[in-house]
Amino acid sequence: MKNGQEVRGLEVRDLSVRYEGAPADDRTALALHDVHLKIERGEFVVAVGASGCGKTTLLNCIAGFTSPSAGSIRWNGKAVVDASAERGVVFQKHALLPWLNVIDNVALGLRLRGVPREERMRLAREQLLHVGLADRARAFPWQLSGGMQQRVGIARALANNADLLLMDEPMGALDVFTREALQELILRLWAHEQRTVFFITHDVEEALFLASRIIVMSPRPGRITDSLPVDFGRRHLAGMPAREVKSLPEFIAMREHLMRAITEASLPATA
Ligand SMILES: Nc1ncnc2c1ncn2[C@@H]1O[C@H](COP(=O)(O)OP(=O)(O)OP(=O)(O)O)[C@@H](O)[C@H]1O
Repeated sequence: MKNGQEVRGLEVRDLSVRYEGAPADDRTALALHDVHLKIERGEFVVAVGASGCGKTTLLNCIAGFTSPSAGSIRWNGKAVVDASAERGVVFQKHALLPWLNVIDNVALGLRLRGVPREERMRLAREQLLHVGLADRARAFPWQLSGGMQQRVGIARALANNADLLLMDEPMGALDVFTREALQELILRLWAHEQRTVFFITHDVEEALFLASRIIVMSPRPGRITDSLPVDFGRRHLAGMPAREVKSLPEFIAMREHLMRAITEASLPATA
């Protein structure tokens, strides 16, 4: 509580990360340097930037997997010190347990938290329905396509009641058609479930389609160089077909602007 009011959302302050072995006197060796980021509840923030600019490091700090060298992270006013079910991670590769069937994978976090079987099965079934996999509840991960496996990973984070979904290139390994279908699903889930999302992608079009705000990051040292509100996803949610949204002149202009911003931000500084 701050001034009697609950602080909602994510607050990253003065965050720096220097990995072990990086020279202590070299600012450019910082994976993250002085990063400030506020994410209001209900935002869909997408991070883009050249390889090595610290996107995954930032996500891992928010997840509680990596300890910062300096600075602080708070979720709903509470300091982030380790991993927690309220900040659910969806990995690039689904990370499902191969010996558990789909519904048991979705319910795993609930089981670990001691939720009774009937209740966890109910919650897991509800989320499988949301991701369109209710009829595959008894299948094993190896019997599913890559896109279905990713949907199980998303259902698992949702079933865990993660308020904040952290997604590190969750569609990176999928073909373009599966990817586009999953983008639409993620947008609908975000709108329906009213969760907060921090999402990493290398695909600028994907960022523009999904985000309510895009942050651009740049390397050496890793930092945030730009923050742009966008609303293309909302237009899709309001009924415009995805391909039509992605063909809008302002979408294309924004895509080119972002491509340039990322390229410029990743160029080595000249003396
Ligand atoms: N465990 C680690 N130990 C040492 N250095 C690391 C470690 N993890 C990342 N780094 C370094 O930190 C910097 C940021 O890496 P990070 O993976 O966060 O970037 P990224 O933007 O996610 O990259 P990519 O887009 O290629 O996934 C890079 O210079 C990387 O080499």
